[in-house]
Amino acid sequence: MDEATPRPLEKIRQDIDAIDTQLVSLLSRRVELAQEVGRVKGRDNRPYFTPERERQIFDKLEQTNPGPMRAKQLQAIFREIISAARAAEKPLVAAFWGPAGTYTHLAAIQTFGTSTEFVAQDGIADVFQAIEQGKVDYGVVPVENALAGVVPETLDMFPQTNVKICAEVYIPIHHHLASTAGSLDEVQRIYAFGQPVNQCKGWIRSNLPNAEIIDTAPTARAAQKALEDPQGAAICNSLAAQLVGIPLLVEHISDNPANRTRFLVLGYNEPAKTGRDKSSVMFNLKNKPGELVKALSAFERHGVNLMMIESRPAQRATFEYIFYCDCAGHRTDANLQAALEELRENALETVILGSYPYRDPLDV
Ligand SMILES: O=C(O)C(=O)C[C@]1(C(=O)O)C=C[C@@H](O)C=C1
Repeated sequence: MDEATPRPLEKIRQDIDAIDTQLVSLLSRRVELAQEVGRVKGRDNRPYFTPERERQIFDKLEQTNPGPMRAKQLQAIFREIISAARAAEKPLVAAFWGPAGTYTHLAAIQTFGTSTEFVAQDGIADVFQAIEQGKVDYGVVPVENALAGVVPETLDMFPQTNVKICAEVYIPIHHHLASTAGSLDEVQRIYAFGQPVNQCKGWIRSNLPNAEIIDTAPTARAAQKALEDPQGAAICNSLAAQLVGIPLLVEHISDNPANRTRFLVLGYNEPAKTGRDKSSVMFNLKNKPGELVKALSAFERHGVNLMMIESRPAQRATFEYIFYCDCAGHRTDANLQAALEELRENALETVILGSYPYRDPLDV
């Protein structure tokens, strides 16, 4: 068909209607099939959220997408289709570090889609406890920011609970200035807390050098404060602004627009190997010279790529440390198994926190 001479509107819309009818019947059939999968899972006591299968679906979509729809758009649609299918198998409940509108809330929606029941928790520790006490099926917590580094509250919870990691997700950190003020000249106060202020300090210095900064955490609460103050503004994300009902006065005020945060999805699943996986391990060592080098050389000897290593004080006030590392591969991979076996011989205690599908931090 000649692109310059489109058909009459009515005709095109008839075709769209026919496609929508087919889509609805195909989607219904897809949900029925998921329910059948759900019955198998219920019988065999297998998890309803299977990130390794979802990753396979998303990879296939990318390979078969003929366009003109963009990969991200197709992914967003399928995230919701899978979310609805999963909910039809078994309604799942996921906790996140709240209140509503935090970046962690965004990460939870990004992982589970909106056909999931989300419950906000006051703190990171509460998310771990809600899972351990069986109040929720999964939980989402931040673990590291590309600029600010690790979130110690999250790492410190692993030795205190038996909660495991079953997926990871990266969320771009896009800070906006939300305010009911008509212009920047009217803004006298900024409600925000340490990290967002730090990440926008260049912009604040150039645009609102005289504004008073009122420490308010988290960003969703800052948005609420700004709504109540006609001369106030908040640094927040678009979800918080939308939930609170405050307009964005200036969008994208972060000094580094590529900033992002990595979140962990916690639960008791043990996702199967996908071929592109990551594993998280926690260990502690004897307080003797060379122990850390010995421990880490196990990874090198078996060709396992170490992606992150972090130490945290063991919560005993004895200057002993717990090491956390992320490495490439799945716990069932032969080279990772060999490296972990060797690590176990050297370490006092070694705990695998989970193997889960690897996500490209730059692909958000
Ligand atoms: O294949 C499965 O394991 C399903 O439960 C089906 C399905 C889907 O809708 O495709 C739904 C939820 C899972 O997390 C993965 C996939």
